[in-house]
Amino acid sequence: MTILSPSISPADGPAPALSAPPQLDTGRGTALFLDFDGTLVELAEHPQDIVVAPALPHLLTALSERLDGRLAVVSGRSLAMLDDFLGPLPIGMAGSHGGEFRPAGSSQVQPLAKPLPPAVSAALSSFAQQNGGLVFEAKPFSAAVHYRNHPEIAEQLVGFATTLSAEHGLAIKHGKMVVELAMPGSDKGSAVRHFMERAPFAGSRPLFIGDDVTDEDAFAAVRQFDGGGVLVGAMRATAALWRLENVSAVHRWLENAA
Ligand SMILES: O=P(O)(O)OC[C@H]1O[C@H](O[C@H]2O[C@H](CO)[C@@H](O)[C@H](O)[C@H]2O)[C@H](O)[C@@H](O)[C@@H]1O
Repeated sequence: MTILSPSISPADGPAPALSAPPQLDTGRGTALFLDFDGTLVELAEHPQDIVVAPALPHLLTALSERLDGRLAVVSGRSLAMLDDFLGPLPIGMAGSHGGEFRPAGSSQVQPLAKPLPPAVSAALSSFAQQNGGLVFEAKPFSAAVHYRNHPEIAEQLVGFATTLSAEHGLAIKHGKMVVELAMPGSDKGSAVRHFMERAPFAGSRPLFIGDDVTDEDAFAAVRQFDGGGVLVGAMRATAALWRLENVSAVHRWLENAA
């Protein structure tokens, strides 16, 4: 498979419109990185309410085998949550926006970030409680407040989180109806690079499929390895080279390769 479309080179910048990626060639040194929410599963009102397609765990395992282990899920979720939803799969995973790393076949989670100061988590949690029951999500290396059930509080929440991040020198991540704080230095791009520096990923050409703005770090990272990103969803300014319309299209594309 030719990973980079002949008509688009990484130096060209974002394309005005993106076509679907070519079919995955599992036999020619390709690596595949997959975002979770909005890419492998449809978004839901509450983080716990997502529905994992029954065939998805087997599909990911089979594809990882076809790629000789060069497949990983790279998510903003904690690895514990991913394990709850997918089961303990024998595939590589990075969680908490690059804060946690686990190679395929290992049960040991390797931290790639420093933990958030407890005072920051506590402040976000109190803000969530005091503002109409926003959903607070604690993770090992970050903390998130979801405003999907109260979009009218978004501006206030962003202001609060921005002030906290400045006071503590933190990274702020804006996702889909969610604001997250983490220690600086790790993101989905650093997670991809961590995989790519190690067997069995080293030397391969990576694809990253994701829907969120936080996936842009990974789209940029895969370009450094002569690969490309696949944006899921509506067109926007992006470093991705290709686009798939929605979660169903991602599943069809993966199934064609398995
Ligand atoms: O990197 P991802 O795997 O895409 O994870 C990003 C965040 O996903 C989750 O929140 C998002 O999905 C929820 C369920 O559909 C939705 O309710 C929420 O509004 C979305 O922002 C997850 O809860 C976060 O921890 C992840 O960072």
